[in-house]
Amino acid sequence: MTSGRSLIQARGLVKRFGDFTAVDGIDVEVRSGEAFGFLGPNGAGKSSTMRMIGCISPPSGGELRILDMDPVADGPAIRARLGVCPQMDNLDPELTVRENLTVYARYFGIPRRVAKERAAELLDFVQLTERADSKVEPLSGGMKRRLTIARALVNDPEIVLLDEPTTGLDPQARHLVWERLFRLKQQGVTLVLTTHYMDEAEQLCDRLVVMDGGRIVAEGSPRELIEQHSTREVVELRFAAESQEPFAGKLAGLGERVEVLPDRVLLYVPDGDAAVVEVSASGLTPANVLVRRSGLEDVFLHLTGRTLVD
Ligand SMILES: Nc1ncnc2c1ncn2[C@@H]1O[C@H](COP(=O)(O)OP(=O)(O)OP(=O)(O)O)[C@@H](O)[C@H]1O
Repeated sequence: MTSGRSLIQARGLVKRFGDFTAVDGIDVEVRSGEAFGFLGPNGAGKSSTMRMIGCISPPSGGELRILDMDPVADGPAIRARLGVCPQMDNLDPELTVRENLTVYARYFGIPRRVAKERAAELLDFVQLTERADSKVEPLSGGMKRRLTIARALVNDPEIVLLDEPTTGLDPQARHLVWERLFRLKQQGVTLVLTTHYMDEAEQLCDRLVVMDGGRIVAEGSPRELIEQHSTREVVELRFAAESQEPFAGKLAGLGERVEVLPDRVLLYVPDGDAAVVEVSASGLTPANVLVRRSGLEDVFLHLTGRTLVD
């Protein structure tokens, strides 16, 4: 859903740290009910942008409006309507799982009885009811992340900010987090997230911006980005040789584009199987061949010449 009212608007937004420009004049609009993503490698400026949206870091330049308010002048009023899930879990290890929610609720002035009910609902939502009276420390990484998400929901926020929600989690824990976030989206909560995982962006985001070096290099839905910046299919070819480079030249005429990675060559084509036949006919003998659909990783590689995760 992308037709909701505009909740966040950034125009020429800048964040500087001394002489260094971490966010270099970005334009972003997030609408009600959508899941909006910032996709980019480490250091792209995603967290710096999220911290400005979360009203904990003032912009160095440009305009930023959140829920029709100014993050510098109206920080507390905006924060009351946001949920924030930071990159590093900062749960209180002295408290139990349940207390991490009820104590946090008090910061928002939520009465004790209401906070208790809300904590019970949220623990159910993130499937931690059985661990309600446990301390935080023995929880797995995935459980801690789910508790942090529950804590971000304590004040029934209109927008939830998630900075790399599944970084460091194993595949099963990631899927559980994705599933809960998807459920939130279905409930109409607006999600704003950062990620350097293309599969996460593809799974969760209705719209996203691709960031690199503090700038936005592309914007759209995952499907639009792939259609605009890549071909339908990709043939991955591994050659048994010290360098893949010499093979790239020979493949160039067989596709729309060729990218060379240290261990393989990527051939961008509309039809992968047809391209594989042409590769064989040209006399090349790769040790390994894989045909797959294009993804956001290919978009990023095309736009920046680099892979997302080093
Ligand atoms: N407080 C700070 N002081 C100085 N430089 C900073 C500060 N915070 C971030 N930076 C720098 O700004 C750049 C962007 O960092 P940022 O954390 O926004 O990137 P990111 O895309 O979120 O990457 P990551 O995934 O590593 O968090 C990096 O080069 C970082 O070193």
